[in-house]
Order: sequence, then structure tokens, then C-alpha cells
Amino acid sequence: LGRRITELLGVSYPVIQGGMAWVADAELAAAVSNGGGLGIIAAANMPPELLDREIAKIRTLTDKPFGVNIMLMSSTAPDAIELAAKHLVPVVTTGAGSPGKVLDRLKPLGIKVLPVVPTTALAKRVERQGADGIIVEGSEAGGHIGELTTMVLTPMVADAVSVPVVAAGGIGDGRGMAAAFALGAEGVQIGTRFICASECRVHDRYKQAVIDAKDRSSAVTGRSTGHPVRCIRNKLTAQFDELERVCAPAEDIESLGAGRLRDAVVDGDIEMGSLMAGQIAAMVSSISPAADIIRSICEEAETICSRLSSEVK
Ligand SMILES: O=C(O)COc1ccc(-c2c[nH]c(CNC(=O)Nc3ncc(Sc4ccccn4)s3)n2)cc1
Repeated sequence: LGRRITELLGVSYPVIQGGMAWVADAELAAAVSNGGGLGIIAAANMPPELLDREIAKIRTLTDKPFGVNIMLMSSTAPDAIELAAKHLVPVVTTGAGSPGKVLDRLKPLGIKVLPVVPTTALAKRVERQGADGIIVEGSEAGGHIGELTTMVLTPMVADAVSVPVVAAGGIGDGRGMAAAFALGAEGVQIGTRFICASECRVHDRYKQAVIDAKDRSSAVTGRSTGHPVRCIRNKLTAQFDELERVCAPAEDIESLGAGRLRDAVVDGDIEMGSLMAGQIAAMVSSISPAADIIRSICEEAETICSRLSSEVK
């Protein structure tokens, strides 16, 4: 079922690790790639010299394909594009903006480009612009999200484009992967579950917050600024809610959020840090090696898909 994606990316399993800002570094990405998936380094707002070192570093940790995620809202995006070109990074994923410039610059170099999109319209646009695959991200996801759920967005985009679709948002076990394939996806992108990978270097209190999360633990803040972001509820999200209740100006909301993701990831500040995570955090209950996470999800999905196909008869 995932053959077009495994062949496109040169991986064993059609599993992409989410390019999570501050979380997805060379260590996590290498562990995912060595485990048979596609590990992704998040360029996010990294200074170019740091991203340059992370890309050089992953090349010492794995000889398997890997990718770089370029967050198009970041002022460092143009530098990230040039670094991806310089290193001939096998795969680039993009988020939080329209990837026209990325496609024009990197496709001619043979780099595979898979944009993340939150709507069907954007999916059609990026296919026209030459996307090799399309990652559709539902509002179940952590971080900066759109309004449509994975359950609705996936089949709509699968019907609208011919390139392979990868489903993201709310997928954390084999059932989610099997469901994504049933909806027309040919691969999955997983973020939150990999926050609790052994090789992920976020602070243990961040990992514990993900494990402790229940189904209603996450909340979306920042809708009024046009950049809705899903995080685990804490004092910070309560302050965002208060600012939005009194219709504070967008810059006050954005300045409250600046640097908070770092506080959570590096300092383990679970009260005032930005604990970006998806709704699937409620289903995460253990810290496991990335390779085990990938294998167990794919084996469970395989079992479900073959049971479904035999029972349908
Ligand atoms: O140009 C247009 O038409 C708009 O295009 C798009 C609009 C939105 C998206 C989109 C939604 N979700 C994604 C992929 N996921 C993400 O980008 N998730 C993220 N999590 C944390 C991030 S860091 C941050 C920094 C500032 C504000 C908020 N977040 S980025 N892309 C992609 C394209």
C-alpha cells in the first residue's frame, strides 16, 4: 500500500517523522531513518550555521535518506533553502506557507519536495507547482494547524490530486495508520509520538507532559492572530486565552509566545513553556526507541489491513 512513498523516499516504511521545531534534530532524525522511516531535521528558526552543522551531523549518524523541514513563516527560510541545495538533502518538507520558491529552487536539483498543506485548494496548487507528494495535516496535529480534520482532509485531497498523499495529525499507532490508508493516504507523518522517542532530546518534563496528557489536555490558542497553534494546556495557554478574551492586539499575543517553545524543550518549563503536541498525546504512554515505534505501528497497521481485506470478502 505504501509502495509509491517508500520508492519515492527510498525508505523501508512509509513513515515520515514530523519536522517539529526545536524537537526534530539530527539525533532524532537519524534514529528514525536508521529505523526505516524518513527522519526530518526541523530548520524552523535555526541560524544557518547551526542548520549547516545539523545536516553535516546527520550524515555521520546514518547513510539512509533523511529530510529537512522548512517553516516558510521563518525569516531564515531562504537560508534553509540554500543549505538544502548546498547539501543536496534527499527530501525537503515545508510548512506554514506556500512552497512555490522551494519547489522552483530545489526540484531542478532532484530533491524531493513534499509540502504540508491544511486545505484541498493548497494541495491542488502545490501539485501544479510540482510537489512530489503532499502531506495533509489535520487539526488534530500539534503546533500550527489548519481547521480541517485528518478524517475529512485526507480523502478530499486523495480525490483531488494524483501524487501520493501522506496523512498527518492524530496518528500514533497502527489503527491510525490503517485508517489513513483507508482514507486514501499512501503514507503517514507522525510528530507527537516521536516526542517520546528515546532518542528525542526534549526535556524529560516535556515528555512526561505528553505521557500524562488526556484527550482534552490540548487546546488551540492564537486563532485571533491567524496562526492557531495546538499545545498542551498550562498557565501559558490560560494567558493566551485571557489575551484573546479581551481582544488584545496580535503583537501582544505573539510576543507572549516568543521563545516559549524553547523554554519547554530546553528548560522543561511545563507551566509557561509552549508544550506543542497533538491530540494523540492522550494515546502516548511510553518512551520507546524510534525504530520500535516505527516497527510496531507498521506491523499493527499491516495486521489490521490484511484482517480488513479478508473480512470484507
Ligand atoms: O500561503 C498560503 O496560502 C497559506 O499556506 C499555508 C498555511 C498553513 C500551512 C500549514 C499549516 N500547518 C502546517 C504544517 N505544520 C506546521 O507548520 N506546524 C508548526 N508548528 C509549530 C510551528 S512554529 C510556529 C511559529 C509561529 C507561529 C506558529 N508556529 S510551525 N502548514 C501551510 C500552508
